Amino acid sequence: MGTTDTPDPFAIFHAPPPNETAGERVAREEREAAARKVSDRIDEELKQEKARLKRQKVIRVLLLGQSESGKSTTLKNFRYQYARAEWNAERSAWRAVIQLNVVRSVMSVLDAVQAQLDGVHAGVEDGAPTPTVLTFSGGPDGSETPSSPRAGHISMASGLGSPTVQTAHRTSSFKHPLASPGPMTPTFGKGFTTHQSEALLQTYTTLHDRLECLHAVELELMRRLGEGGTEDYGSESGSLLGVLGKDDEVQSDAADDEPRGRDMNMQGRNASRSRTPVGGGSRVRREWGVHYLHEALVRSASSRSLKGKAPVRNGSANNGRSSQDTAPRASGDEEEDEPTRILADCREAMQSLWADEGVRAVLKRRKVRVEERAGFFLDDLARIATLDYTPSDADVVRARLRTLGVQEYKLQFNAPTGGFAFGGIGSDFQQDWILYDVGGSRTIRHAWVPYFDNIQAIIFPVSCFDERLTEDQKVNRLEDSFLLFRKICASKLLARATIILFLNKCDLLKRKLRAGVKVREYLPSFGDRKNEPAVVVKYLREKFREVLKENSPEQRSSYFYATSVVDTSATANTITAVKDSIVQNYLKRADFL
Ligand SMILES: Nc1nc2c(ncn2[C@@H]2O[C@H](COP(=O)(O)OP(=O)(O)OP(=O)(O)O)[C@@H](O)[C@H]2O)c(=O)[nH]1
Ligand SMILES: [Mg+2]
Repeated sequence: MGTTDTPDPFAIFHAPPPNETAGERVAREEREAAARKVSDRIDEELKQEKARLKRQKVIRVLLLGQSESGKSTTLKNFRYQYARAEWNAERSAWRAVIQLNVVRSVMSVLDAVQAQLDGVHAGVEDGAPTPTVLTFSGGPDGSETPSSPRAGHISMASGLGSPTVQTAHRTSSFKHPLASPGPMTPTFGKGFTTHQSEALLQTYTTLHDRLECLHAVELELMRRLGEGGTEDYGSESGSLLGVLGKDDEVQSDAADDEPRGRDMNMQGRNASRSRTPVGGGSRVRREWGVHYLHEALVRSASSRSLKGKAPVRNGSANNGRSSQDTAPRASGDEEEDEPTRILADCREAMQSLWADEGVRAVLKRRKVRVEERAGFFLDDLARIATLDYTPSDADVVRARLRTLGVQEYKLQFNAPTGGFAFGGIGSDFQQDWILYDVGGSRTIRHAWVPYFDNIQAIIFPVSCFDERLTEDQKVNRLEDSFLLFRKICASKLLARATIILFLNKCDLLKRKLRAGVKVREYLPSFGDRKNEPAVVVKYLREKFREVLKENSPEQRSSYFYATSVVDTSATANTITAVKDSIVQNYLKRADFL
């Protein structure tokens, strides 16, 4: 059936009146022309307004969560995908961070062996997984909410995690293996025969002497990287309290949303913004006493001689290095970059330590799982401990640099060249995003609140169920995350923000379950469910969903993803989906759709 024969049912409304005179026709056409003009003007105004909104409106996304949950790593995925030029420009500067990560891992191994030698019980060190049990108790409405069996450990009523006295994560001490007042005949204790103990002691003493110089490397790299290079969670100088002052400290309960707190902090925020305009790179607020990440990275690439600290074996500093290692670098900076040279020199010793069966037995015995800790690179020493090492993309993603304060990153999504086009928006679509990456340790959480205003979305990564907070070894990570998540959901300032939860570190979850770790030992309410990754993820998702539902002041969009954000290719689709849903919700709010 041809459609052209069908009369247009609306044509009658546009048809001139029957028996229209010539004068009436002129008048009608004038009226119609005027109406068309008005309509065109309104259309143009709307178009301009839309363009203005598109130009000026910025999507603000906040990455929140506890320390080491994966906020900065999630951000790296965004930058890797959408700011590749900047990513590449920063690449070499990450070398110092990775070197520091390597040194810290080596020291953890040495510390564990030393502790075993000293007869220190396993469990004193971090990483020893005495279960901290997370229980769910019935809420007033019968729902399960997390509660701590150790009342008082987490007092969310007093803040998003009020500053607490922390266990400082010290830099490793290097004492001689036999210097400690240990047993007369050194022994590695039960499970080690005398012969094994002697062999281990021999290895350890040799490697200890050989690797002692790493202490100087650690100090130098920390100096270059600034406060982010420390893992000292106890210092309030890094907690921003010194600048905001105790009186200004933002209370997070009902007071989270109090105008006083907000005004005070918005002043700080605007003041800082005027001095540190967003754009191009990473920014940290200077007035809070922390450095620009970018500056720290650049500084890390600068030189400082560690003369006299380099190990000399058999009378030659080059002994044991390949010709590739000893060849002068094109820039002539080999001499300048002492940490790199020393690490290259220590490569074999570090490899021997990590490969030693006795050392592995001690680590196993003490349940020190270095390979599950932040910034683990000991399997890559052959590649990393070299003079010409340049970090790969995967290295940069996995590098651990603690975030202090709040860092702002600007991303711009263009269509079509920027790789982003949102359905129906058109090819002129351009969107500025500011992502705020915050330090997640408890001492600095109060500094988040000024950023809660006008936030489009929150990405909240959650990490493992069986670990404890670095800054407070008594507190289970999952427990802390639940309480924090509840607090964030309940914040009135964040009531309209889209919540995106990443159940992160699924790779570690899988590895732990494969190794026989039982979820119910940490989470009794998990009960007799199958101890399998998919079941655990589903269970946790339900729990977080309940928290979100019960604590959201308004209905809002939420998304849950199981992630392993160290894997950029596996995370690429998630990042795209997250971005699209954030934009979609933004457009809905801005009435574009
Ligand atoms: N295996 C594994 N490691 C991860 C994953 N996500 C993050 N990590 C590692 O965990 C460590 C901590 O991650 P970050 O992104 O620095 O954590 P953060 O939340 O920014 O921590 P703060 O800056 O202290 O608040 C890093 O060494 C990451 O490489 C993951 O999905 N799997
Ligand atoms: Mg971080």
